[in-house]
Amino acid sequence: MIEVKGVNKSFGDHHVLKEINTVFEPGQVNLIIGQSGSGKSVLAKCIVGLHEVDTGEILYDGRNFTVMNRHQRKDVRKEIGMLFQGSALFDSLTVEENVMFPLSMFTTMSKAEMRERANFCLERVKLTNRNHLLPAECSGGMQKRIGIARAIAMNPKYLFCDEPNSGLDPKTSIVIDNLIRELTYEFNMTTIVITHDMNSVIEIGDHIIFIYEGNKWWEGTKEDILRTDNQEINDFVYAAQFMKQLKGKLGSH
Ligand SMILES: Nc1ncnc2c1ncn2[C@@H]1O[C@H](COP(=O)(O)OP(=O)(O)OP(=O)(O)O)[C@@H](O)[C@H]1O
Repeated sequence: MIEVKGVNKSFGDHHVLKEINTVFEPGQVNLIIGQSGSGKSVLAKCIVGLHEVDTGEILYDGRNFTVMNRHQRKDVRKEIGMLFQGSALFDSLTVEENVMFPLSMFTTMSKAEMRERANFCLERVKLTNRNHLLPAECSGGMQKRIGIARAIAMNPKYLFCDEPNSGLDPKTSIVIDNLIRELTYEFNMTTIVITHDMNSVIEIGDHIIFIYEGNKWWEGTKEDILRTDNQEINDFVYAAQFMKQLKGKLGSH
């Protein structure tokens, strides 16, 4: 569980995050949504400690991350898997070496143990017999799956995904969304996904927070979001034409 308590963050006189409070539960896919520039990335960076909060607290299963020293934070970071936008794989390392990378950095595993764990993770994301390819030889969807395999290599308690569907076609996006959801449930991870993808919102959003001008404007489930009459969230959600049609269908039942 990750608790965000009264978080404020400014850059100069620009007050970007305004008193954000929320709880991200384990075994749930938690989505952070909102317009461009609303503060989603700044919030995610505050949660993982890439930005310091001005006021407020971030708690990882009751551990107050905000007051930890570098050493203590490093221990928490080992429990966090990250899937970056664009996958951020190392071009010169093979698929297998990319997945082994965090293990070589943060564990004392032997090479054979690392290889075994990497293969487990690659199988789990349904990527077999691709170990010796370079990222450039893999499709965008495959690269995301490698990124996910690398993110779960350390058996994380917390998983952060930044725009996991960026650059993917709708069908591949669904595959990646389903994978994130399956892994979240299987390993009981606290998963946080930043997304603009409305299909993800209605498919995998167990818990959604909508950030509007730095405020947590709305919070609910994928079912709630189709029924809310909050104006700002409707303007955001129904900018996607297919969502309007979906709401129309719900309304006619
Ligand atoms: N390091 C920084 N220094 C100063 N201002 C920043 C910094 N990082 C973000 N901001 C500002 O904070 C605001 C929120 O930015 P943020 O990146 O969180 O938006 P976002 O909701 O993630 O947008 P997008 O969907 O486009 O990625 C923006 O006005 C941005 O210019």
